[in-house]
Amino acid sequence: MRIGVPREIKNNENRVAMTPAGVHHLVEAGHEVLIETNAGIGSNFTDEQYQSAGARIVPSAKEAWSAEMVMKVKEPLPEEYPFFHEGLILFTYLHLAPEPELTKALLDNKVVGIAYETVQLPNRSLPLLTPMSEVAGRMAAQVGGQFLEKINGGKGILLGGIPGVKRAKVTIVGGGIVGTNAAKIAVGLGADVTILDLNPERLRQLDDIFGNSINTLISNPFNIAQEVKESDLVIGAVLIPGAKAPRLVTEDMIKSMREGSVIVDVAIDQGGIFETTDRITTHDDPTYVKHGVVHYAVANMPGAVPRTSTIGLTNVTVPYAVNIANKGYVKACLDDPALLKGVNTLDGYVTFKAVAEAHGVEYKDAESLIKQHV
Ligand SMILES: NC(=O)C1=CN([C@@H]2O[C@H](COP(=O)(O)OP(=O)(O)OC[C@H]3O[C@@H](n4cnc5c(N)ncnc54)[C@H](O)[C@@H]3O)[C@@H](O)[C@H]2O)C=CC1
Ligand SMILES: CC(=O)C(=O)O
Repeated sequence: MRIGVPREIKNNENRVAMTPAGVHHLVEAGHEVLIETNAGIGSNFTDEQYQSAGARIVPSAKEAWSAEMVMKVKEPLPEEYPFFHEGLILFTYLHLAPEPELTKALLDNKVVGIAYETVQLPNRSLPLLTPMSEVAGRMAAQVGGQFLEKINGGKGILLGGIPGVKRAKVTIVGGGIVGTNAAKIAVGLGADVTILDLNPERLRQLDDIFGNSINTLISNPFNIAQEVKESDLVIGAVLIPGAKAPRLVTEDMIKSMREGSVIVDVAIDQGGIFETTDRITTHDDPTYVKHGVVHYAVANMPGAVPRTSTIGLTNVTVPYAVNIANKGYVKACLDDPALLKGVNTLDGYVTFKAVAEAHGVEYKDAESLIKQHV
């Protein structure tokens, strides 16, 4: 199979969908890899390194997109929609629930859209989301601390306090991968951390991991309102796979926070959990202030640490890509129920229920559709 890797074009997105090691793996398996020139530069991978690993460097995005399978990091931007064509296998983060135009473009062009974020193992874990959630969770505590600084618009407090001065109160809504990793860093920096989750079993696991260094609370509107009001930093880390994020923190709750408090809405890539994060921000201009509260809503947080993130991401995506390239997407998906769950669009239909519900369009079962291609 011919696999194309275009350069990422989102604001400050310096990750790339393939390392030279990934190219080597695919080429050894008998495939051809086209890398758009300079696609890896932001992650410190040069064209020469890709060439030595067996890739062909192509001068334009158009050529990289002409492949049978395109691997990317972020969801395509409107400038990339004209490259879509019937039967193209697009393997990337898609986050379709909050993206009606992208969904329509994929359906109109009958693209086989396989979303990293909905590939799901039988134990319900999300193997192609996990490493980026680890990065974003760790960053959430860091950037939260940074924007609490007065010079960055915050109330001017240090997460860990000092002897004789209170530490910051950090509330994390959602105790999955992002939430756990945010807690690791926030606890490490000395903050007073509370995690809310809907799942009592998850709260038990968090209690086992962190012991008395965090507080756990069951997530409901009453508890969220009480914690948010008292918090210096609130991190949004909820996910219902494939679906639009629930708006758990209302505008009134935000109004109850003290001036200069900070929210970091990591779940913004699925629409965000704060009623007041009504827009996605960028690494160039990452925050805005609403009701006196600093809002950070960057949808590609790992793009800021591209070397770590590119290697972490491709460690998990490349084995799936090799499988798709070796077997074709039909057999690869039918052989692997985890990969099948990644199929969000096929033959002009939405094949992921939560995405179809988000857009009010017809849902078709991916397995039945794929079997028609056998
Ligand atoms: N902005 C960015 O750059 C990035 C964003 N993300 C996003 O972060 C979000 C979280 O991802 P993960 O931690 O990997 O997901 P996860 O599935 O590991 O964790 C989500 C947690 O939310 C909990 N939850 C569900 N409903 C809840 C509710 N009503 N109240 C409280 N908790 C609830 C679940 O029980 C689960 O523990 C996702 O939207 C993901 O796409 C991930 C990486 C980068
Ligand atoms: C998960 C995601 O959207 C990201 O890593 O940018």
